Amino acid sequence: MTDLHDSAAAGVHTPAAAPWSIRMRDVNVRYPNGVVALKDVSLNIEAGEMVSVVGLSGSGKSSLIRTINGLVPISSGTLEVGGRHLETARGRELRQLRGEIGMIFQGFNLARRASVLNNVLVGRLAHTPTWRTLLGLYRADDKQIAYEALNSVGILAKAYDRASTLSGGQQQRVAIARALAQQPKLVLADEPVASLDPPTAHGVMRDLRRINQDLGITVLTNLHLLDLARTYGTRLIGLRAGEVVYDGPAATASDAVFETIYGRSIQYEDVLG
Ligand SMILES: Nc1ncnc2c1ncn2[C@@H]1O[C@H](COP(=O)(O)OP(=O)(O)OP(=O)(O)O)[C@@H](O)[C@H]1O
Repeated sequence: MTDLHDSAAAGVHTPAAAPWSIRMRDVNVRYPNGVVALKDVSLNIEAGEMVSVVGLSGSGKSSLIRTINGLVPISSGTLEVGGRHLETARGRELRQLRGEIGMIFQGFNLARRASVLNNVLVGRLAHTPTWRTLLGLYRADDKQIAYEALNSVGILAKAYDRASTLSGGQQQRVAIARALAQQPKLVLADEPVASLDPPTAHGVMRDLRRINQDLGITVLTNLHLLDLARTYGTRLIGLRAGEVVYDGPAATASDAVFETIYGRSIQYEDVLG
């Protein structure tokens, strides 16, 4: 196999044709139990941005991500993702939309007993006819895309290993490869490094940054650690009790900005190091 790190023509290495923007206007999200997770959130995230969303536990970060991919309905306001209105999207339209959004979770969400390759091929499902999926017949092209995705995060050699035998950092890379195999227009990462040690966490964040910089894909990452948010985001959005309390450049956000977002002084555990 050729070195796909340098291959511009290969499937997952081709810049996203038209990365997606996100437009939220006065969005409120209220869960059935009455908890208001997002309050009057208005945000314009442009195609190709690398956004860190920061806030304490319970501030609404996961709700924001689950709202953007249509898992949580908005209670009021308007939400456009990739030009599609989510407040009216249903069924098939919603599934198609999710097929274009790569999701990365803290807990990796892999099929642990399946091979690494089969986990990555899941990223091709939205592009695969149902009958092929049911028969486990992936096209050669799909396999090629999966191999390329694994190569681009440096774990191609693990393709035939069972996912459960990999380290946490390697499993998160499998999840990133699965997202890449979708050839996504948008990647949403929910606390992707919260269960990883510091060097591994930086490695995974560098992979996400590369997806953004090399492929131009819009990336939105929920983080609770201020140094990661500053280092890897170009834009910082601070959430506190469901409200946007900061929206500006990440690199120059002062400690005072983070104290506003957290609603308290900075503590040891707010920094990965
Ligand atoms: N499915 C749900 N039903 C009811 N309330 C929910 C639900 N999911 C989240 N919440 C509540 O909504 C608020 C925001 O939670 P959310 O998980 O979005 O915050 P977060 O910043 O991602 O925190 P964490 O990192 O702890 O998940 C919290 O008060 C939480 O208890």
